[in-house]
This record gives sequence, structure tokens and C-alpha cells, in this order.
Amino acid sequence: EGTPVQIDCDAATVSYLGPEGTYTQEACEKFFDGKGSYLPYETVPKAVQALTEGESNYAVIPQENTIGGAVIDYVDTLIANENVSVVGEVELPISQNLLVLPGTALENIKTVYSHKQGIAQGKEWLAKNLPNADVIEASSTAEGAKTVADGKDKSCAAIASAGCADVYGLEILAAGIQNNDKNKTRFYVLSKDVPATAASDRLAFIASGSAKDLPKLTAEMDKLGITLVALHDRPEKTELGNYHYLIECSACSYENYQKLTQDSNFTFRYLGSYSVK
Ligand SMILES: O=C(O)C(=O)Cc1ccccc1
Repeated sequence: EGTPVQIDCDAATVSYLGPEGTYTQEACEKFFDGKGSYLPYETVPKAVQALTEGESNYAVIPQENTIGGAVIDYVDTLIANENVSVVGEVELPISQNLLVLPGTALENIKTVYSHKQGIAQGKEWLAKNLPNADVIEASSTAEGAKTVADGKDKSCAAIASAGCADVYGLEILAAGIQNNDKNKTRFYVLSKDVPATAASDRLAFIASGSAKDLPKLTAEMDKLGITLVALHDRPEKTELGNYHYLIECSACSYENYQKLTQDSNFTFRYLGSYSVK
């Protein structure tokens, strides 16, 4: 029942947060089986803009991390781009590393670069091992690694993937420095296609309106046997107490989603029904 997600990996042109070596690139390769072509962009909004303007036919964006939580800027990007749908999800285990120029010792390091999520994930390790280092936010983990490589300054290090060591000619000074061994990031695969409705692993939508209407919605979900997987609130920017709720569920048919929308004070935007890789 309903339209399923259809993806031709060979024909996929995928925009993502670059440069080469980001975790998002790993997510792209996992989802599209290493097929298709990948176009790196400086920021997530630019990668999504590439999709909406037709430079790519998919965009992959980080959405939530075990340690850092929702990447709120990227949730906002999804909310702001009203004509994109979610066609897939990737869950990627994340292991963080401290990358340096070859021959750098821990004592040399004064500055550490990473993406906001990489900084959150390495926080405990940094507090213990480099308590006096300045931590500087980069647009991505790979951008931080590239900054260290290009700068040729042995007082600098980056928190990034092991793959970035190869890409940028850096050395792994410490491996597995994330605070938690179960560290994972969830990524969304976006498209401009009409959202699929056939039953799948997950179903996502945005409910916009007042917080006071949320208990009724979740009670209704419970009654229909729908499992809540994640719920993120972002301000609707109208008045305090009004939100866009990004809601992801499992065990939810499109028919049951439609039941939720009936007789509710929220405004709904359906994002799609899709599988998790
Ligand atoms: O900066 C990256 O490599 C990203 O893809 C964003 C990110 C950063 C840290 C963990 C997961 C995703």
C-alpha cells in the first residue's frame, strides 16, 4: 500500500557537508553503497540549497548525535526547506581521533579544531588531556583537519575521522577519544520527490503549533500503537510556547499518520516513510 521510496544509487548526485573526509561523506557512501557522485559543500544549508536548485538529486544531512544531541541548526534547515522530503536514514557509529601533523607531541598542542559535534564528543578527553587548549569551531571535522594540514603549525590539532588522516596527510595521535563507545550519529537523506507513503522502518513529520496540544497528540500516537523514536522542538518564532516539533516514529502506517492529523490543532507537514541503513 502507498508509494515506496525508489532510489537508483548509480544515478544519484548527492550534495553533502564537505570537504572530503567528513562523517557525512561516510554516511553518503553507506547509504548509496559507494555508488553515484558526491558533491561537497561548505555548509549544510548550502548542500540543501544545491538539492532545491537541482544541482543534486539528494542531500545528506547530520541530524542527531548520541552525545551532542540534535544538531539544531540542521533541524532548522530541514524545517525551512518546505519542499524537501526524507527518503532514508543512516545511522553511523562515530569514533573520534586527535589528528596532528606528523611528529607532533601532545605537549605541543595549543589549539584544537573541530565541528561543534566533534567538540562535544571529545570534551571529556580534552578536559583531561589538553585542558588549556583553545578549542575552535570549524564548519566540519574535515575542514578542521584541512586547516591543520594547510597551516603546517605543530601547535594545532583536529578532532576528526581516521579517514581524514589519510586524506590530509595527518597522524593519529589519539584514537577513540569520543566520550562514549556507543557514539552514533543519525543522518537524513533528503530529496525533492513527493514523500513516500508505503510502510517502512520510520515515518517522520513536523507538527507546528502550541505546546499545550502536544499531550493529546502523543496520547493519540500511543493509542494507535505508534512508537515515538525522536521528538525535537524548534521555536516557531511567533510567540513563546509555539513550536515546530520534528517527530520521528516507528510502527506507523501512513493511514495512522492521517488519523493523527484529524482533529488536531497542529499544522502538519509530512516528511516521508523510509528505511534505516
Ligand atoms: O563534520 C563532520 O564530519 C560532519 O559530518 C558532521 C559531524 C560531526 C561529528 C559527528 C558527526 C557528524
